[in-house]
Amino acid sequence: MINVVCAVLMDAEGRWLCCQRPEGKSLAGKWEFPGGKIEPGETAPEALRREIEEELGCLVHVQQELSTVEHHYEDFSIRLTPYLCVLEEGVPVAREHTEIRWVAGTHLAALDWAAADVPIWQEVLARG
Ligand SMILES: Nc1nc2c([nH]c(=O)n2[C@@H]2O[C@H](COP(=O)(O)OP(=O)(O)OP(=O)(O)O)[C@@H](O)[C@H]2O)c(=O)[nH]1
Repeated sequence: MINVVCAVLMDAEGRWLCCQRPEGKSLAGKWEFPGGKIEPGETAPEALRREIEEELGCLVHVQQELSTVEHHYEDFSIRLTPYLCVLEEGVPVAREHTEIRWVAGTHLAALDWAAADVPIWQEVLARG
């Protein structure tokens, strides 16, 4: 089981930041919330701030923890904890993803998501 954190980030127009995984990595082409694995010695919010800075070149303030998802893919299992975040400095740019996109809630279901992420955007929508 790997422990992964991801950021749920909203823009001023109420759209959500969605990121497409690059070729050559697991789940290539699938959409995810940005983030990554927690390294030894890091708290979850520390890991998330680091990952977002590395991947998107901006700083986020990590706010509220949402519901953790456990998902078993064919070749690995993941414990994925999402956090609502706000932008603190800079704007997100795709340093590691194929594409990043701000998506309205009504259009989230249309993306080809990594399976573990589906309950996350469903919770976000249910919160209103
Ligand atoms: N960052 C992130 N990873 C996710 C999400 N959903 C999901 O299944 N994952 C999986 O969780 C793992 C997170 O790894 P990562 O982002 O730190 O690392 P990576 O792609 O460099 O690693 P990899 O080489 O193992 O694919 C990946 O296997 C990824 O496919 C998500 O929303 N955000």
